[in-house]
Amino acid sequence: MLPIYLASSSPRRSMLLEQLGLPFTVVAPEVAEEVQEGLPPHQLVETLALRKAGAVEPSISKGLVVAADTVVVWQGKVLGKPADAREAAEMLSLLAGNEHEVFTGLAVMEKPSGRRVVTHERTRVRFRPLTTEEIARYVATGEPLDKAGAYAAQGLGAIFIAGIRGCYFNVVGLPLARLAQVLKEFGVDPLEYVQNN
Ligand SMILES: Cc1cn([C@H]2C[C@H](O)[C@@H](COP(=O)(O)OP(=O)(O)OP(=O)(O)O)O2)c(=O)[nH]c1=O
Repeated sequence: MLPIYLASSSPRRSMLLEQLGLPFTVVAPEVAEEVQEGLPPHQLVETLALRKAGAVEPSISKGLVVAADTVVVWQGKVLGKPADAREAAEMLSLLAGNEHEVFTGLAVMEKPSGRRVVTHERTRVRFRPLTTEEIARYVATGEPLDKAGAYAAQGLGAIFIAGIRGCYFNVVGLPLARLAQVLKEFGVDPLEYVQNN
């Protein structure tokens, strides 16, 4: 099987990829996350996922590079990671009592063939109404600060979620079913690997 490289410094993405049971190596991508203004969310996350994969690809000689990028979208407005506690509270007050979308872009690059697949997954998440006090107390935990949209579905942020439509793993940062489909296009099948190893 081709060696797999996860181009990500996110411990969450590593944990998610571990669920597929495949061996992989983590390589942190060095990229600027600035993109052209006004890109639709799916293009934004695909562009950034591709950029992360592209940053790691030159450092390997053979294998598959996997990268992802996640944003939260509320009424067309892209919410990335909050800059500080105040911005985190602002984002959460937008999400409270409403449904939003989470987009994750996924890029897989093969070396040395140069073949690449770029795609994205969208999940809808509905928050229950939140009080100002709940928001302030959640922000004070520090959990929202490095998360797109200022919450972690896999953490304490779970207590705000009234419902999810679509892939849960996509919300946490790596759409596992979609990734497994893409890996199969490159001849890597998690079910087959786990059976034979
Ligand atoms: C909505 C949501 C986001 N997030 C996280 C996933 C991503 O790590 C982060 C969005 O930032 P990203 O820029 O997608 O990723 P990252 O900078 O953490 O890691 P890397 O670029 O090295 O791969 O938000 C959660 O952990 N839980 C959630 O519920």
